[in-house]
Amino acid sequence: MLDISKLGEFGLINHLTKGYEKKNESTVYGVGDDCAVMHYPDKEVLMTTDMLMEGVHFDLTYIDMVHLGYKSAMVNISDIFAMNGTPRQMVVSIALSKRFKVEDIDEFYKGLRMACDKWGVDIVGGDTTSSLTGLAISITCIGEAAKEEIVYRNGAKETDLICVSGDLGGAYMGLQLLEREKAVYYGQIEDIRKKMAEAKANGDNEKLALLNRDLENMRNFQPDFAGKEYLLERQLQPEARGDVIAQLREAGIRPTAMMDVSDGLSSELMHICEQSHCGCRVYEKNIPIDYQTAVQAEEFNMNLTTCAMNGGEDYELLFTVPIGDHEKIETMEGVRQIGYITKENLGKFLITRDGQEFELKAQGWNPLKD
Ligand SMILES: Nc1ncnc2c1ncn2[C@@H]1O[C@H](COP(=O)(O)OP(=O)(O)O)[C@@H](O)[C@H]1O
Ligand SMILES: Cc1ncc(C[n+]2csc(CCOP(=O)(O)OP(=O)(O)O)c2C)c(N)n1
Ligand SMILES: [Mg+2]
Repeated sequence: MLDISKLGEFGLINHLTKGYEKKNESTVYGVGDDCAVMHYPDKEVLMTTDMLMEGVHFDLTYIDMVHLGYKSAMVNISDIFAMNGTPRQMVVSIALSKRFKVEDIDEFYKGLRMACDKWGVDIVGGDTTSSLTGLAISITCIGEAAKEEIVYRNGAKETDLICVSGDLGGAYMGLQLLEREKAVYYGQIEDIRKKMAEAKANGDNEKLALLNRDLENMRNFQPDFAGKEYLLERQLQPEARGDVIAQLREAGIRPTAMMDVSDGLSSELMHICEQSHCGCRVYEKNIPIDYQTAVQAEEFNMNLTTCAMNGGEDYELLFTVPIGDHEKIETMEGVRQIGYITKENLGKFLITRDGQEFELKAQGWNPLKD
């Protein structure tokens, strides 16, 4: 394992970026000067940025560096698609604590590159520095769209249909599952340590040796994820839905409002309604949920609809279309109509399977909450 201090800042940057070939014409100049240079002669430029902090957004006990790189890039690329744009460039800033080795950052870049290659994005710069605590990541993604193509959150109109791609709640269930296995792992270690303290106090060296071996064996701890692969994939390897954007374009559908689902459907619906000055009615029975998500919610004794409405990190697209597009949407695979837009004074409601109406609340994930 190679110490980062051996390479130094510029050595590391060079190591990570050498031999890079750009993919986009709009990338004029990438890594190596005071600024990257981009050229967009006749398009609007889209820009989005997100930070990911160790312990707040990710936990390195259950996400590896390749997946972390992939996910960090995908969640930014997702924001460009959410404007109906095409992602083109990315700047990547990282603050590293001492425990990271060059190989760790290589893995992170491997994941980053996989995500960028998938959607034709050039990494054109960034910043590399040290951190006294955990790993901090900040990514900015730049994209383009023709002025008339851009879809904002504020364009939804009364009678528009509300649509969502893929399925919801899976990433959240994946996170619950990872958290549970982490708790099981640390619970077992705690248990062995307690017994070791007892054996020590009793001078029972034979038992102490056996317990020491148990502790060693914990390195081979195998979490129980059989049959739950989809949930882990949703949490650890989210995909930006550029395929849905392409499908909509092909079908000649231009959404009136759109955003991606990062904090949870409920919270995102409220953003669209508030910014569009309208209300909505969303039907519980129409919310797309995968089988594994349903099974896991049952196992954890959690309300399935709550998980789907407030779970977050689905990175699916939530959008509204004119009611005239109903039939076109119906033939689109992987897109569901979940409700419709109403007048603002009618409020924002979820209608349950048994016909009860609940006012929507944004109780999704909030990093600033205690
Ligand atoms: N510190 C900040 N300074 C200025 N604008 C910010 C800041 N943080 C967030 N924003 C802006 O607030 C809006 C909402 O942010 P956010 O909820 O993070 O969006 P998203 O879910 O797409 O990442 C965005 O336009 C974002 O650029
Ligand atoms: C250790 C850990 N804690 C919490 C989460 C859950 N989580 C991380 S990011 C996120 C949603 C989006 O994060 P935010 O910072 O709000 O991004 P933005 O809305 O700005 O895109 C959620 C639900 C997680 N995946 N891992
Ligand atoms: Mg953000």
